[in-house]
Amino acid sequence: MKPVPGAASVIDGKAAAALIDSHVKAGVAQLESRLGRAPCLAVVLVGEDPASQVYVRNKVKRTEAAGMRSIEIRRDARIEEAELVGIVEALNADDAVDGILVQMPLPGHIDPYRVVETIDPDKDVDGLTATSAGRLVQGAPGLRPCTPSGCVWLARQALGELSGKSVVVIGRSILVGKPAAFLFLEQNCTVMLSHSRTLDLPEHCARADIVVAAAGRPEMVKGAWIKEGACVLDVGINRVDAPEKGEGGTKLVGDVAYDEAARRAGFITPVPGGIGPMTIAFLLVNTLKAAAARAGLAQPEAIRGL
Ligand SMILES: NC(=O)C1=CN([C@@H]2O[C@H](COP(=O)(O)OP(=O)(O)OC[C@H]3O[C@@H](n4cnc5c(N)ncnc54)[C@H](OP(=O)(O)O)[C@@H]3O)[C@@H](O)[C@H]2O)C=CC1
Ligand SMILES: Nc1nc(=O)c2c([nH]1)NC[C@@H]1CN(c3ccc(C(=O)N[C@@H](CCC(=O)O)C(=O)O)cc3)C=[N+]21
Repeated sequence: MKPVPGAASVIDGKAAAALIDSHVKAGVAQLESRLGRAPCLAVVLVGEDPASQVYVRNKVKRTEAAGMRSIEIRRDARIEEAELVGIVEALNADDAVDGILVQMPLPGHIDPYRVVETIDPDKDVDGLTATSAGRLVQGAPGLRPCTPSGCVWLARQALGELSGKSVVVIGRSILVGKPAAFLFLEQNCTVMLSHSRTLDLPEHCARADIVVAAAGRPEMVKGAWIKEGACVLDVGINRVDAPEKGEGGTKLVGDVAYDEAARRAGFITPVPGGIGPMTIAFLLVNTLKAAAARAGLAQPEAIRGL
């Protein structure tokens, strides 16, 4: 059974992502002749995590549909750190590669910082390197992390001008929570960045115009925490048991108890079909931006403002 939303408008992340994909496709067409080749995204996937496989498959499909080249490098989870670093170095050195994404998490024996810091910041379409993070904090131009970019974009669609809005971000990871806080700050929001040691999270949420849930805890954010009319952005992707789907059945849920929250929120993103598709859309945007910047060309008209 589909969740039944109450008062909230359900934000259609899939439709928003399709619109952005179409801008990217137009931008690729504008750039390609001057570039002399298609922009290219390389994805490195280590191990067999099933959720990662789905994500990588979707990425490859949409990269190609936008007219870009996609390189997919898969390695066994037992790969040594030095070999993985070598793969990233080879992608750095390949002038025809514009974007490099190393899928997280990496197996425990590999230091993710060492691998990420190997990525050429000009090709860092995930915005994960210290250079990209530093540029974000300084407000300098650079590649911004995709998932938080998707959050800001959908919040602007829902609420319009964000200046002065109060935002609670739940989770402080380098990939999602921290950059989300800085991107909303850049929109002149007042931001509270919370984490597992935060006290009184429900009270903080109750004052928030925007809640970004990125804790990786299934249905942790309860409906009663949400201020009437707030915009709830659910980043969480959690696969949980669904006995109603029969023996061994599973389903995806977010970090928000959707049905409850939808009764109080003004706007809410579903899982799936919310933030997830937007992450890939901004990955394509970043790849196109990186391709133009690396070639010393202006950003294609079609993606200005994205
Ligand atoms: N939709 C999308 O495109 C994407 C979805 N995801 C999903 O988003 C979720 C978060 O991902 P990611 O940021 O990588 O996760 P991490 O596991 O790296 O970080 C989780 C963060 O949540 C905090 N946290 C954990 N439990 C609580 C709690 N009870 N109350 C408050 N904060 C808590 C942790 O706090 P502390 O630091 O104190 O440990 C940590 O900062 C996952 O479900 C992931 O699958 C991730 C990336 C993209
Ligand atoms: N370096 C790195 N960068 C990332 O951005 C990154 C990562 N590592 N590791 C894993 C997480 C997770 N993530 C998702 C992105 C899109 C969907 C997505 O498209 N979800 C769809 C489909 C979900 C489904 O049906 O399986 C949806 O929510 O509708 C999901 C998850 C990016 N991550």
